[in-house]
Amino acid sequence: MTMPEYRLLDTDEADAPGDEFEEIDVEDTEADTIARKRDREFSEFRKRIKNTEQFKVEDSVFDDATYAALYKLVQDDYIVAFGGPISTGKEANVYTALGDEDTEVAVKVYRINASDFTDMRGYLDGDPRFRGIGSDKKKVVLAWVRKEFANLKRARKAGVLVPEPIAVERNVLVMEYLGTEEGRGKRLSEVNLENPETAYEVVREYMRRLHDAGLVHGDLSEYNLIVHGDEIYVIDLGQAVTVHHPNAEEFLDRDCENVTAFFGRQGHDVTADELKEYVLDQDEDEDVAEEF
Ligand SMILES: Nc1ncnc2c1ncn2[C@@H]1O[C@H](COP(=O)(O)OP(=O)(O)OP(=O)(O)O)[C@@H](O)[C@H]1O
Repeated sequence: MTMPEYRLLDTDEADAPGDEFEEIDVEDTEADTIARKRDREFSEFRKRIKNTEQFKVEDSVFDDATYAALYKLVQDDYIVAFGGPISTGKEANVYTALGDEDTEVAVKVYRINASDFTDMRGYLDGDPRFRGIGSDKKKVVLAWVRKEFANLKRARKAGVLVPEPIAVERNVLVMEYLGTEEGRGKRLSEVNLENPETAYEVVREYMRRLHDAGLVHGDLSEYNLIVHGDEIYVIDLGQAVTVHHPNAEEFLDRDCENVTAFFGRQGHDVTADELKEYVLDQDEDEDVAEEF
């Protein structure tokens, strides 16, 4: 596969880093109320969706409140029809769906029960947006989903290409689909990079912009970088923490290690220290090529 031109977004709207993150409401959502009411219409929806091929397999892991969240998203026209699964992971499954105005969307459904709760807590503790969240497992997972939504918004605003967040309902996140009718966009690990130097410049600039906007991805690697159209996109921002998080530097170091190790294997030798220096240097001119 040839690597086409990469383009970076403008950073005009980028916010200064700081503590000014919006408080995220993690109280019960309308979907929980719907789950409790369980009216006839909802029962029919649940029966219908449970019988579709792609959800049959999920029968044991999707709880009623998840069906209620999906139902709410359908009612609100964020989802018009469900497609197939793109990925079935330990903590979440990602599906394609038809969204409003016939656009394809990606629907990420987190599992409340299977999620690695202890791991999630480590990322939420120390994040000013989640002060006082407590230790209720359901609340932690719901906060995680809202965090991913908020992080996607913040990253976009900072000029980092990420899937556009469209809606969040309980443990379900709807976002822009990266891919074509032929399938999901490929991960960097799956493509044959013709020009790793330029791809690296884009990724390091994304890391710097994220950091300038007060975020560290925390799980950045060739598996969470997706080629879509002519661009590279960053995904999976659920675990991204603010720069004030006590482990932010450790996460940044790990991201730098992963990214440089990958590009090293592509024949572009760069060190994690160089990358970190670039990410943290806010005064340096943005010398990344806008087009290449
Ligand atoms: N918006 C999207 N458009 C297209 N594909 C997507 C999108 N979001 C996720 N994917 C696909 O689904 C996979 C899993 O997504 P993601 O990494 O967000 O979930 P995860 O549960 O954290 O996965 P993992 O446990 O593998 O890290 C991605 O590797 C990617 O291939």
